[in-house]
Amino acid sequence: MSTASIPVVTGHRSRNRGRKVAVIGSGSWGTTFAKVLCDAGCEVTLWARRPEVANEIQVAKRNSQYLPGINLPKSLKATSELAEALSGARLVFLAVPSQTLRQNLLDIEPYLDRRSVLVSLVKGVEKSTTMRMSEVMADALDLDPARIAVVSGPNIALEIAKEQPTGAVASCADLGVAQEIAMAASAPYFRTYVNTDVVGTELGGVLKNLIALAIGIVDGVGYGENTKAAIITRGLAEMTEFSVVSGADTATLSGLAGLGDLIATCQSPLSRNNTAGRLIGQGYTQEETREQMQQVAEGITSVHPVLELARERGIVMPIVEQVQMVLNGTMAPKNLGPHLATEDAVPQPELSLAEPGPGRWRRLLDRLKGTSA
Ligand SMILES: NC(=O)c1ccc[n+]([C@@H]2O[C@H](COP(=O)([O-])OP(=O)(O)OC[C@H]3O[C@@H](n4cnc5c(N)ncnc54)[C@H](O)[C@@H]3O)[C@@H](O)[C@H]2O)c1
Ligand SMILES: O=P(O)(O)OC[C@H](O)CO
Repeated sequence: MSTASIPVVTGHRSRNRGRKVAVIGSGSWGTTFAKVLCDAGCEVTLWARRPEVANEIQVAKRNSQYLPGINLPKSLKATSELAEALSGARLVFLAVPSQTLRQNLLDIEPYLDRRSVLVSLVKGVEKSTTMRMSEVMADALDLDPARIAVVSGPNIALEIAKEQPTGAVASCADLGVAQEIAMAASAPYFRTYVNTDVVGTELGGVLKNLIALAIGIVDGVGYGENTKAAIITRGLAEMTEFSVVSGADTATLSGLAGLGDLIATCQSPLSRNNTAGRLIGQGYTQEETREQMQQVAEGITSVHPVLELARERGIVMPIVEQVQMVLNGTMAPKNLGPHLATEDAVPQPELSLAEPGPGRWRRLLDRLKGTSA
């Protein structure tokens, strides 16, 4: 096949010329996302908590702890001073662990421009409050919804740092703001779409981590592709039900931020959630697994708050419940899946995503609102 017909996407750099952005957090995703923004033509300053990390990025254009072997763009600036990172930045991307976000927000508040937009790249929920990151942002800084956004998708950092092509979704209640973010975050190897479904985009990223833990666990046990396919498929149904009852659009969960991210995270040995699950499936305890992991595996922290919300909202999540039992040590990893939790007195319909809309979701929403007969 001739390659002559493949369109080459150009123009990213010129349309972002002079656009100042900040990235807060210089772990694997913050550093990779800063590279995407640089390659899109933005003027990027990356904030690192540790001065030695900021110094290595600024001087050597490397982040050897989180992205070994990756050369970062010459144009990327790095600092450990928040004031310097945030100066003149209209878009502020947040790539810190979910459990530290609230404190990080309070730390950056004095340096934020009144018109700046905060964009969460974080895929977890706050354990103490069960809030999503956009809710934490609104709660901590009392921001207008048009200043709160999310970017999420099948985004394994190391692959993107190697410029392997993928996509993501920028989501904000204000479509114009989502478009501004998507323009800033579109490089030749990274396409960013837009939507206004912040809840769905955010929950896709949170919930796929829980299903990836389940996949890791059964992988560690030694189960094969049938088991994993059943967990991924039923996992997507659990993700969709939870999200829609929480206010998301069904379609978002079938998109890059839902199914797309679920596939990437469940398939990739580079996924930290998948890896953490595999260690647990191999017999390591939760504590031992935490010790072995050098990086954030958000799913482990999200299991409990997500199940708390599910119970409040009347949603049954058999796979996520099994993950919690395995993490707690009350279920053997080999019993995760067999097969998919409940033995019904009467066999149940699969209730796949092919049954959307008024029927199933309407009933769930009515139940949530207490209006069902
Ligand atoms: N790595 C990926 O492929 C990827 C992709 C998409 C989204 N995410 C999400 O991005 C978020 C960050 O993940 P990551 O992969 O960069 O994690 P990481 O483990 O690679 O890095 C975590 C970073 O947070 C910093 N940190 C730790 N405590 C902090 C604190 N109190 N204040 C500020 N910074 C602190 C660490 O120094 C480090 O720079 C997570 O929610 C993750 O789910 C990650
Ligand atoms: O490494 P994980 O499991 O945190 O997943 C990384 C990204 O969220 C994949 O999109």
